[in-house]
Amino acid sequence: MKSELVLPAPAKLNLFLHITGRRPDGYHALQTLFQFLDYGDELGFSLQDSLALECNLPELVNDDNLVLKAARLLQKETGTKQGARIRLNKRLPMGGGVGGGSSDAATTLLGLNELWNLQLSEMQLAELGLKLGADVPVFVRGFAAFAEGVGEVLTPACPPECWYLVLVPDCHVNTVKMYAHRELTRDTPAIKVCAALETYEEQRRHNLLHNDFEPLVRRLYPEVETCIQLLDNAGNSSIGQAMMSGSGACVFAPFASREQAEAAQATISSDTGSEVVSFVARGVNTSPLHRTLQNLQAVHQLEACTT
Ligand SMILES: C[C@](O)(CO)[C@H](O)COP(=O)(O)OP(=O)(O)OC[C@H]1O[C@@H](n2ccc(N)nc2=O)[C@H](O)[C@@H]1O
Ligand SMILES: Nc1ncnc2c1ncn2[C@@H]1O[C@H](COP(=O)(O)OP(=O)(O)OP(=O)(O)O)[C@@H](O)[C@H]1O
Repeated sequence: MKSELVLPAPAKLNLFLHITGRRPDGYHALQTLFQFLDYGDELGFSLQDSLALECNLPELVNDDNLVLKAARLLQKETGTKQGARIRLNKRLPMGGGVGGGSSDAATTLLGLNELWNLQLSEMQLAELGLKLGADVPVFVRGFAAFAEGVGEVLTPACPPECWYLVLVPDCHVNTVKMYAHRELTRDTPAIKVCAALETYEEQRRHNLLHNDFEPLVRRLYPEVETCIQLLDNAGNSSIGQAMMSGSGACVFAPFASREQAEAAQATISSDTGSEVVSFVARGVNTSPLHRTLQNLQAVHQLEACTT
């Protein structure tokens, strides 16, 4: 049995998201704060001659899957003839605003870089990642960050690593459609990075953070509006406002402890007859992907020393 490299593909939250303009190429200029969650998909990589994807959701096995796109891009850029069997265990909601597809792509870039011994740097992989999607670079770099540009200009950040209750509204929000929507706010004034990071906690305490997609998505998708209200009503121990992540649909509220987040989750479950899908996860400033890769490297070094 060939050995498999098993790696996490964590979710992200946008702790705030400002759209500050529209570029000539149609993409939008953003200012956003990314933090990872210790919850996400899982991928397994093993060597074989050709490239093949397996997934617990068979409908995701197609040429548009970002995992296959990332693997092909890496083959093309490096000229490697190696293949891989890639196993994707999908747990993150799709069209959820928590970056599932982008995270899968980043984990594929880093995983195959290891498996195929390509020795590309993280910067090179982040540049490749940007060709796959604006959210991919932050997952490749693996540190919580204030992001500008289209989301790829990253300044490391350390927002508090609190616990989040994330609700998954029963709807898919299409990112492309939301960016193209006539009524989207695109003129939020740009802020200075240091000011944004220094005032983040205070702004959160005073419910001053915002996501420019949120008013539009709440209006268009009643499921999202309902979930925000559920969080607002159940989250009196929350340490900040209920907000939406990315272009939706997921909404979240921060808590000081896992117990408090789980208590709010239980209240919502009993109020709604367990109809609303949700999960509790910790916000982390180093990606679980990078922690796993560092641990693997430490094990390899130890093995090299003892043989
Ligand atoms: C909403 C966020 O998740 C916030 O982090 C991201 O901005 C979306 O990132 P993503 O899903 O990786 O987006 P991509 O796959 O690169 O782009 C999908 C489409 O969204 C629009 N798009 C995306 C990012 C951006 N800064 N401006 C845009 O206008 C473009 O129409 C693009 O064709
Ligand atoms: N590996 C993948 N996992 C999930 N979706 C994928 C994947 N590859 C391609 N897709 C396509 O991308 C679309 C958006 O998926 P994704 O889960 O990344 O959305 P999202 O969470 O809204 O992302 P973002 O926060 O970046 O907007 C899906 O509807 C699906 O068609």
